[in-house]
Amino acid sequence: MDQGAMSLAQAVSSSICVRGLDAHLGSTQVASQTGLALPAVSVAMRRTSQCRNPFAVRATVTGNMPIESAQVLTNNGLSKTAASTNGASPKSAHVNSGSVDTETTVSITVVGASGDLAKKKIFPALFALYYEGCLPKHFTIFGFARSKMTDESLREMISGTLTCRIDQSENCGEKQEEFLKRCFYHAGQYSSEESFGQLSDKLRKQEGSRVANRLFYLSIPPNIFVDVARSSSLAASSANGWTRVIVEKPFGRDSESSAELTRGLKTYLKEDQIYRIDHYLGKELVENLSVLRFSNLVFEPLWSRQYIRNVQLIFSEDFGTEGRGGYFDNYGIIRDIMQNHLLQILALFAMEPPVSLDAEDIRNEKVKVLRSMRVLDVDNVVVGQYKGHTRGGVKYPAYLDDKTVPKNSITPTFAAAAVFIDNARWDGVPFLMKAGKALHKKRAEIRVQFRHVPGNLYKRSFGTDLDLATNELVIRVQPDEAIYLKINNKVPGLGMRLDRSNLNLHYADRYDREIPDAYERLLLDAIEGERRLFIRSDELDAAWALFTPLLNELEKRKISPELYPYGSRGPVGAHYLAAKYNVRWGDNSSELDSA
Ligand SMILES: NC(=O)C1=CN([C@@H]2O[C@H](COP(=O)(O)OP(=O)(O)OC[C@H]3O[C@@H](n4cnc5c(N)ncnc54)[C@H](OP(=O)(O)O)[C@@H]3O)[C@@H](O)[C@H]2O)C=CC1
Ligand SMILES: O=C1O[C@H](COP(=O)(O)O)[C@@H](O)[C@H](O)[C@H]1O
Repeated sequence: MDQGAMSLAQAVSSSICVRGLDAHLGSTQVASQTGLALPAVSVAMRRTSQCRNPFAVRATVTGNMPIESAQVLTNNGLSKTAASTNGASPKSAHVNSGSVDTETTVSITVVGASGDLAKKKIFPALFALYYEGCLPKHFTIFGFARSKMTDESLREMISGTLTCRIDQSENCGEKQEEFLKRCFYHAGQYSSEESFGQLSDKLRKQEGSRVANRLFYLSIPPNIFVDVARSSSLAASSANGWTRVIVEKPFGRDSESSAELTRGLKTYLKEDQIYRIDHYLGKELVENLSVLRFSNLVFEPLWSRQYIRNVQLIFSEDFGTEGRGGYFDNYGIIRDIMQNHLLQILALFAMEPPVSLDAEDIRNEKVKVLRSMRVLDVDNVVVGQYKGHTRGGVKYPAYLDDKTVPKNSITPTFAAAAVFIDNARWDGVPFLMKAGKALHKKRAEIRVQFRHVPGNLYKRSFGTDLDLATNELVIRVQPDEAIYLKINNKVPGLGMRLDRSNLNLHYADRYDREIPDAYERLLLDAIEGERRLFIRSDELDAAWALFTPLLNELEKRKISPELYPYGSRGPVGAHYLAAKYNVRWGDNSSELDSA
């Protein structure tokens, strides 16, 4: 791929924060990481977006300052000192001159722009970033797909999907108009270099003489990922800036197909150009997991087998595969949710403290967790499939009623698994995962059940069920984000009665800002070259190595899923599985969880 050299200025083509100041770095003289000079930040600052730092101040560059005195921070305080050409490993950059504001541009091409994900998530997220002032000053958005559309019809399609945050709807219509003017469309074939060459010409027209950074978002079915990587890299790579490619899941169906996909992508792209997205990593409360652990004294000392009895990772949706049965049947819930979203959360939850918040340090720790895990065993897994159900006169369909699903499909729409991390911190602690569609509630949460208090003086007040008195930390990822800790408390009064209460950080009460969608965070990260929340290829290999034997076994033995009614709590087998490890699923319990 034709990649031009990258300057620090280009790397920070979108704003990055310099010690809490959101700086537009311009011309200059940064030469290496040590002893290098960063451009000085002038006092001519203006208030800027709240995309990374609510108190950020945008600065103009006017001179030099030593790097030590200009620690560069990106989102959430990650230190970032420089960036490289393509994937922008922040450690290996050199610096050019020129003002970022005026001389660089970012072109974002949504490949598969006519599709569901593009409409539902990607364009709305790009608009939200634009609205918040998080996109660079010069940017262009292109839709690319086979469908015949004009710029106008793309704009019309997108306009129906754009919304403003409830708390920030000022000038919304105006902003939408401005945004739409910067959206264009090119119809072409995914495997055609000619089509991408034509796209490149159109991009160049928008980019002008600026340093042109290009981001391609592959929002297309996986069977054409490599075709698009090939044609876009050969015919539409940036000549003088970075080129990055966001790849949507699924990253294969098993170890072998995943390795093949990786090989295919790496024929045309370097690893640091590939951004494998797992949108759960972009969710606010998943992002907060590390903050909770590593910036509070009270949790980390308890974060081990010594105090934690079990950990539960729960995903449920209150709707079926509606509309996506064709895709889903080829994958099933284990590949759709467990092998990626839940496993990624588990890795973040269980990792050792990383050396720093640098992407590679964090991903090194995550991969260690994955490699310390025991390969999943079919005896520790329960699979289910939803069946039709009538409630209150309403008929809910079975999975097999979906016209895109083969009539005799045994694809699981529900799975529960007990997994183990065989390392010093987690030896013997069951991590229970549960994921299902068409269940009674939509939710995603992490539950940490602590051990019973030894020699508890108040034991008698709890009756025989000690589980009820066990502390539980719940991180509710969605909906209605919250972190709460169940504690035992004395009921006020002269007697000595205990009950359970929640210490509750309920986001809607605590913060008056709408929580950004995961895709906003991830798109911004990809633009900024921040790779922390994207999956590295060794992580992916380790994840598939854990699940592939199980998936093969389920298929080989044609294990029939246990049927559960649409809208129920899922198969009873999940309870037996938990009971085998002396665990009760926390999401079936008390009124405290409806908080
Ligand atoms: N939708 C969702 O909620 C989620 C989707 N994903 C992943 O994101 C990617 C995109 O998803 P989604 O938008 O739902 O996908 P779509 O099925 O809607 O496909 C996107 C576009 O790709 C083109 N396309 C579809 N099928 C083919 C085909 N067989 N050959 C060539 N082109 C085809 C179509 O555009 P045209 O015909 O105009 O070329 C279509 O509009 C997929 O990898 C999916 O797994 C991940 C998480 C959630
Ligand atoms: O990746 C996927 O995620 C969605 C659920 O995402 P959420 O952000 O709405 O919780 C799921 O419906 C889909 O099957 C899966 O492919």
